[in-house]
Amino acid sequence: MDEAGCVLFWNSACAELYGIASADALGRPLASLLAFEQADEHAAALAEAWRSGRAKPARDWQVNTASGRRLWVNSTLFPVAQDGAVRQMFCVDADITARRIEDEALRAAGANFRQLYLSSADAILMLQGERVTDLNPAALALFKCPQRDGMVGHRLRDFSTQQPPDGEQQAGPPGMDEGGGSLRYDWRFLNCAGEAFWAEVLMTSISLDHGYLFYVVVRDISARKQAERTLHLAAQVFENCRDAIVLTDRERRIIALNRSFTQITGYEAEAMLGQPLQLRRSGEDEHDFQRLVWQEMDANGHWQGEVSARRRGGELFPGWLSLTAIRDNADRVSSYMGMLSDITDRKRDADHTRHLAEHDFLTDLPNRVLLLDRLSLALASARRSHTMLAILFIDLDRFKEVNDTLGHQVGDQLLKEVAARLVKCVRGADTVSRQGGDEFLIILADIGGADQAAHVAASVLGAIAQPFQLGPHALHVSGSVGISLYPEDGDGIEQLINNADVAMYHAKESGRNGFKFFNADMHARIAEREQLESGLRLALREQQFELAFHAEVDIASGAAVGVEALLRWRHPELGLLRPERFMAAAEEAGLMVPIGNWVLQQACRTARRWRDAGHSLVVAVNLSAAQFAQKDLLAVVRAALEASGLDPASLELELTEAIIMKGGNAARSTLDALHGLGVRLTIDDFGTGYSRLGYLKDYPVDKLKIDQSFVATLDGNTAVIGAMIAMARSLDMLAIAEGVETQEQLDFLRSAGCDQYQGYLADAQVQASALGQLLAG
Ligand SMILES: Nc1nc2c(ncn2[C@@H]2O[C@H](COP(=O)(O)OP(=O)(O)OP(=O)(O)O)[C@@H](O)[C@H]2O)c(=O)[nH]1
Repeated sequence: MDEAGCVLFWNSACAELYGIASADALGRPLASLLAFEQADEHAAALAEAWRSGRAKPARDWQVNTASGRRLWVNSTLFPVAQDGAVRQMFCVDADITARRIEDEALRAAGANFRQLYLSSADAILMLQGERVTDLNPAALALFKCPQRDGMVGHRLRDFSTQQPPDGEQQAGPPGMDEGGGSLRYDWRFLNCAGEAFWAEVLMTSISLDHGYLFYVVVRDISARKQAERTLHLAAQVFENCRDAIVLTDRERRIIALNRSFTQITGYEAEAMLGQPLQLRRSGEDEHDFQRLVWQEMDANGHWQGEVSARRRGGELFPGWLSLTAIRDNADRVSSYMGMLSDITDRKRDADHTRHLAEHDFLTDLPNRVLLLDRLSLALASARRSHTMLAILFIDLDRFKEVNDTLGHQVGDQLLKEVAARLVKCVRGADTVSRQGGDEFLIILADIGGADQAAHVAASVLGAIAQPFQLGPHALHVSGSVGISLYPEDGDGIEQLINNADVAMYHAKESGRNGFKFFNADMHARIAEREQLESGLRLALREQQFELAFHAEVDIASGAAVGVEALLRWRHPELGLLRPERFMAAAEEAGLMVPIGNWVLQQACRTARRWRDAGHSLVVAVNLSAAQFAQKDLLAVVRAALEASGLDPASLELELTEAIIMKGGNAARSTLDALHGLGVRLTIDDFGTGYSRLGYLKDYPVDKLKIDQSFVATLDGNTAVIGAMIAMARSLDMLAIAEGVETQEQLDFLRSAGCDQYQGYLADAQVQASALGQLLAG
């Protein structure tokens, strides 16, 4: 170019580069041929080269050619001087368009990659050697690292959870050699907050100009690991579960089973895979049962219940099956899971527990719980079929005495034997139960009539009356039975049982060893009895009792020698009551001892008062069985004597033979002790009891009181009375006859050698005397 910028020389390379022929270029200003993108700068560079005369270092220019091409050229300006002045400018241009485009592309790619790196959701770290040189925001977030410094310069192993016991860092996550391609592994890291997390690490080695760099992508896989662990656990549970587990496909064919399945049933997986799942329950049709189960499965996706499962040997066993439908992501049933537990033992235990709960431990008979259950069933059936049923309430008579005299164990043994006998008295459909104590209850289902119930009651009594041989003891026992009938005596369970109980009570009252049918009057009598009992308690508290005295007269002299104290109850509404009216109630209410003790004390006090008034009379007091059995009887008698100051010889205690016999061996020593006090002893009601005369002579008895029944029927009994008097004499005892009402009776007694008498005649005789007035109060 010349100084004006016009082209002086244009070689073929220029023609090719710019697409302008040499002829078109020569003589024309370069600026008119090529449009430089930075035209001013280019003009300035040219001007500078002219001015300085020094070559301009090469520089890239972007040029637009006349043909519309856009080129990058690397241009160097060489000023050519002549005679010290620059005459021409030599311009060498090299086409660098391709390289610049490549550079541009590379620059753009770099920027993109950086963008990718910064915004990646994956944590990316750059490592040089072992140390972190750079990391993206996702990595900072993943490692919960607030600042880059927290990680840059550190090693990945510094964030490993695996710490050896001595605190030294163990081999951390695997590293890799430079140029080693890539490496993938899972590792458990510890973030900067001290929390552990699972990550998948992808490490790639990148070769750079100045060395190697590791490009590490870290992805949080805690959720996946958790899922894997859950799966692993599920697999372990499946395999180690004690219950048999079976999986089926949608068509209910077995696709898997666990170890317990094999252990419980004996079937190996190979034999079962592909087999249809079969369900059965004992006592039910297999098809009906399966239909029922799968219907419920379809409706609820779940079924559980008892099934009967089969072992390989063919043995059936009770199992508890829990079936569950398993659904896929689309909520379609994909398979079924069945869990089966062997409940043989549990059922056996449950049966045993149930048996215990429903049976009496001693006799193994149904207890009240089971009885009520059976009775409600029997009643329902009787109502439906309009049939009768009977309830027999059985109570042993005086069972307490067996316990008291022979001990509880013999009592228990007796109850067992009675239970066994009762069972034999009834049909299989009937129920015999023990209610507790010595009470048994029998339900006679579907009886033809009351006579059938009476028949069973009689055979029950007959069975109980047979002697029991319990070890060395031969026992004679009786029972009392009350009967209630459905529908006559009630249509509810409680009512029928209560009425049978009431009837039994009346059987007891009527002398025991018998049976009674319930009737409505019985309730009234029971109510009266209950009233009597509470009245008696009140009578004791409010001193409504008093004594009546009956004279005992010496036959030879005609003189009153003593009196018998007899209890009376001045009832506020019913007037003066004799003991026959209320003694049974007193016995039932357990009031015999306090009432008897009151009589004793009162009699002693009265006798002492009479003695002070000049009448020395022996006062006779009746002792009840309950009093005689009291351990403190002696102390009570002594206290009564001391409190009243009565001479013991003025007190006579009357006991029946039965009371003495019942007292067993202890009776003898009690009598001796009483006798030792100086008190006189009389056998009351003589002739009516056991009359084990052989024993009588060994007892310290002073007097025999001949029962009034003999005197009342004197004609037929003269010989008996004579024998009794003779016996008394031979035993060195006095004889006294009671219930003497006529002179003939008295005359006979006198002729028979009887010592004393009492009764209407005796009372009449003393009535007029001073003593009579005293006795009348
Ligand atoms: N051996 C034994 N005795 C029991 C058992 N349960 C209760 N008893 C006793 O049985 C007796 C029941 O007596 P009751 O029925 O009230 O009276 P009883 O002596 O039979 O007289 P009555 O029924 O009036 O004829 C009580 O003494 C209880 O202590 C038991 O399991 N074994």
